[in-house]
Amino acid sequence: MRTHEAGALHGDFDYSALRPGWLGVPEDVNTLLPQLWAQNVERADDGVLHIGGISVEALAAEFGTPAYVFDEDDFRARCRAWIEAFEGADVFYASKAFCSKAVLRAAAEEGLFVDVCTAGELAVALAAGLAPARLGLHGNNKSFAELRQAVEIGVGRIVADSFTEIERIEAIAAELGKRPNVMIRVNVGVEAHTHEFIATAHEDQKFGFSLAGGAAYDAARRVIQAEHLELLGLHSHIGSQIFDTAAFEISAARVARLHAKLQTDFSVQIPEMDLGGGFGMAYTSQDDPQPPADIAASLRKIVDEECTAAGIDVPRLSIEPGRSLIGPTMFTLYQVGTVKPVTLAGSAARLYVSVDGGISDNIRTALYDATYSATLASRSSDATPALARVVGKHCEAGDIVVKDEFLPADVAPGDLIAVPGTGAYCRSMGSNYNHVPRPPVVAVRNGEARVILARETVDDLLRLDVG
Ligand SMILES: Cc1ncc(COP(=O)(O)O)c(C=O)c1O
Ligand SMILES: N[C@@H](CCCC[NH3+])C(=O)O
Repeated sequence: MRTHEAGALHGDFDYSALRPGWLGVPEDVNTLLPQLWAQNVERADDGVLHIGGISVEALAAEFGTPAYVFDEDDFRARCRAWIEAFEGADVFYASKAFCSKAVLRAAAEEGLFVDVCTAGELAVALAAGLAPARLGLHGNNKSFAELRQAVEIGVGRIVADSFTEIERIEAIAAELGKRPNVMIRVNVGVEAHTHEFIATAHEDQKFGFSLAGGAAYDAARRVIQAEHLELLGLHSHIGSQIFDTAAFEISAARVARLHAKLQTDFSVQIPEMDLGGGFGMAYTSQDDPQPPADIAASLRKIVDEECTAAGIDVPRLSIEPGRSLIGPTMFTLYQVGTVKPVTLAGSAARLYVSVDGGISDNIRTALYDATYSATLASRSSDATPALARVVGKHCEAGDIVVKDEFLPADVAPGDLIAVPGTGAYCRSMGSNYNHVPRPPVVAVRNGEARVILARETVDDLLRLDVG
């Protein structure tokens, strides 16, 4: 096995410039930080990562790599934690984060509702046996067919995002003789501190009706006055991977004020209010998510205060976490193909560790400059920690899975690498770039592993190539 000289790798390189909080070379790269891993993952005495008692070696041998490995009990526990924290409110699992029958069924079994935003996600929810009344439909451009299906089967709530859509839903409802529950997606104008591409409540973006500009008020009025529509409530969602509770609080206060104004102006009772998702999760040691109970307490307090001040009843709340429920419950298991040292400044070097997946199973690093961590999973090592970059096999320089990480300097072809926190927006945003088939999802529960989403094959891709 080839090793790399520690001196040549480290030099006097300034690691703090790479990742906030990094002061130097860590002493130990074998210990797993609990906040980054699903609850049933541990490094066993033999140095190998295990999940629910099953070694990653065994998983790789049976299911191949790359593979997403899912800790189902951890997911169920997170579902229960959010439900408990938001007791008396409805928790919707945002299926865009990760959508498969087994996961939606597990969420429903734990008492969650599910939100979908396309006919595809709706089809999965229905195939999983979920009752339409326990679903919500989102999206800024739902097709006529999607809206019609939702009204026809009785989806519990349709979140309207434009005046065009309100007209369409009403026409469909009139035609089918139904009275669907409609929510109005309000753009509250909050600049959430997250990546620009995943913030959704500043003025200049595509989602929702502007609160400041009066469109949200007008849209709600249209629904209140529509013969065939029921205004269930207002809805807001300010973005994703947000840690700044002040942003959620400002948003909740603004929505509550509009809610009160509408009730007063039109003498109606608006029963619900949805405060969206977006609660951040830990990808690295620098991320410090708030416990669900604290988030619930601060949001409830704001809504209660606003409603009391306006002299109205507090509506039933709902929230829609996606990432915080599913994100931490999976890790991606890769096999190392090549290791290449590349010189940085001075005497410092970086190991480019190429794995058998990449941008096709995790686009978030390239798309959002997202930060992930990685560990050597098939063994522990006493070798000196080396600055590394975990890269994929795609024809793209930006094909980076983990931009900066310390791995043992003896990491070598054949080793298994695990990247935690890949449950949300990795498989669901996966692609077939370079005709690399998408990896399977292997669920582990009660000491047993089963495939819940099969590995795509090149034959699957060729079947579509009908030219
Ligand atoms: C309307 C809506 N609800 C919920 C979510 C889930 O967000 P997250 O996965 O960040 O909790 C999203 C995605 O950002 C969304 O657009
Ligand atoms: N897909 C994004 C977040 C957007 C979520 C949907 N509105 C991510 O990976 O972080």
